[in-house]
Amino acid sequence: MPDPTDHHPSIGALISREVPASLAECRQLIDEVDALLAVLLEYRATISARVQQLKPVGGRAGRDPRREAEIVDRMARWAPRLGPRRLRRIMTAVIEESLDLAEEAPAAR
Ligand SMILES: C=C(O[C@@H]1C=C(C(=O)O)C=C[C@H]1O)C(=O)O
Repeated sequence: MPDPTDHHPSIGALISREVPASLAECRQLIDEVDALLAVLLEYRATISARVQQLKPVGGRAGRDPRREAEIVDRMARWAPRLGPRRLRRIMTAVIEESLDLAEEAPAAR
């Protein structure tokens, strides 16, 4: 799989910066990263809501553990320090909250 930052050079530039030495700078960088995470999580939830409408059985009833495991394994290649165990916990929360949202607010058709 190609390096995801190949297609998103500004993200590559962001993460190749040295981790700052000061508390204020670290927090500023965390705020910048968190804003990106928020935008991406929101977008991911929107796509997931669409998928629930496209699958024969959507929502929690159509949960697909094999697909979720593949997602975690693939992500672990790009987040080796977090590793599969932590990523599984993170992504389970992301996926469950997205499915929850999709039930509350289905994707616009
Ligand atoms: C989005 C899907 O539905 C569910 C949600 C997933 C996700 O948010 O990545 C993955 C698998 C399914 O449990 C899917 O089947 O692709």
